Amino acid sequence: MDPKNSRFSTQISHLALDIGGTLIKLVYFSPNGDNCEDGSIVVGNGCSVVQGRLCFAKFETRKIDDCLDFIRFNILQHSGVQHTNGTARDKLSVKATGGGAFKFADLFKEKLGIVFDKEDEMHSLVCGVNFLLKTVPREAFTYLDGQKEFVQIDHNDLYPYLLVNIGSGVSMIKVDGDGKYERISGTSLGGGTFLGLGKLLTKCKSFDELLELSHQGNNRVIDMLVGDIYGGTDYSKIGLSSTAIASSFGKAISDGKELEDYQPEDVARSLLRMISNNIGQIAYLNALRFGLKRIFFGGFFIRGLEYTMDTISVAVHFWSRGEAKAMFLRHEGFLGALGAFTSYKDQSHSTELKPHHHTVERAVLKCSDDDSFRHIPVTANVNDGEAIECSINLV
Ligand SMILES: Nc1ncnc2c1ncn2[C@@H]1O[C@H](COP(=O)(O)OP(=O)(O)O)[C@@H](O)[C@H]1O
Ligand SMILES: CC(C)(COP(=O)(O)O)[C@@H](O)C(=O)NCCC(=O)O
Repeated sequence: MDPKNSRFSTQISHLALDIGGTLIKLVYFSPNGDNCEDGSIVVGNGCSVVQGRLCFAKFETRKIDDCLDFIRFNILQHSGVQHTNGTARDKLSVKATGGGAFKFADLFKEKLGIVFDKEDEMHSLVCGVNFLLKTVPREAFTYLDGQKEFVQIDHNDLYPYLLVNIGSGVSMIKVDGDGKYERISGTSLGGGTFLGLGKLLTKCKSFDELLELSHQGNNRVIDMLVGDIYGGTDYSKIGLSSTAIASSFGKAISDGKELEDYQPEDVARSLLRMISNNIGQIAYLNALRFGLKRIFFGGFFIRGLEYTMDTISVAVHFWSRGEAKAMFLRHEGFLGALGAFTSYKDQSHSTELKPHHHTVERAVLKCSDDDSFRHIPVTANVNDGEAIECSINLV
């Protein structure tokens, strides 16, 4: 079998999806050079090693048609697996995870001729994090007091750790090794709660708008502080400073104001603080339950936002008295999709992901600029993850 011809014919081994409650995440392999001709090396055992990079894109789940168009025009057509009338030559199998892998299976089959090869969501999240921590340098970092510090990962001392994935809801997973994990907790107060309540309370239309608002807000306008209750002083006997939040949104009880009387930016700020703080605290309590010192936070809720990371870090630091550490990931939102992508390697006649070149940090936007991605008829949010240089083995 000529690997160049068979490369993408029956399995789109260069694409994986994670379809969540709010967002669809795509990870796809983009070969270097024009249509792989330059980037591909055929090695002795009949494998071909293709140099390229992993690219990332996301779409709102409610706008799933944009995602279908993106795959149709930028991945299927480009890979030569689709007729010009839009139908696929063969049945195509693609790795997919998240609830939408079940919910939208029929839609993808009908519209794109793609059959989902489903991967478990928790399993994919864990595979994704382990892949990142083991192969991508400067992936994990701490964020405290405005300081971002990359964490050196010791491969021999990685486990156990707690993974807290903040998507629409929140899952907390104790990870003990490759494929060794247990979902120990979760909370329904997650990113979906922030966005849902935020839309209702501020009339914002999008997550980005809500975040932008929250930048300008002051949570103390609405949150009831310890000092508000204690006449401006700390409650030092139990370790609470006067500026600590005693009750999120508590001032609204007695302010005598209606929602319209508050500035939407203050509401957004309080909301962001409340959700982040609560997740940080629940994460700490679960870390304490199992004696875990390292907590990695992922999911698209974080979005690399300093205020969110700082709030979570402070919560973990405060409650653990500095014993536990909150860590964040550069590819935070793509853990499940990356995990699903790496699962191709578990099969014969598929790809083996072999990252070999980790230092290049090209903005993923680049992917749409180069020769191999000339035609982008639909807008995708492709600037949220940095591309990862790698090679894949195609057997
Ligand atoms: N562009 C965006 N649109 C909507 N939500 C976003 C966006 N960016 C970040 N978010 C936040 O991320 C959450 C979804 O995170 P994600 O990890 O993708 O979870 P899910 O798999 O449930 O979709 C949303 O609920 C929201 O809080
Ligand atoms: C059901 C889910 C695993 C789905 O994942 P998501 O799309 O939110 O990333 C997640 O929303 C969750 O863990 N919710 C919290 C449920 C709970 O433990 O109360």
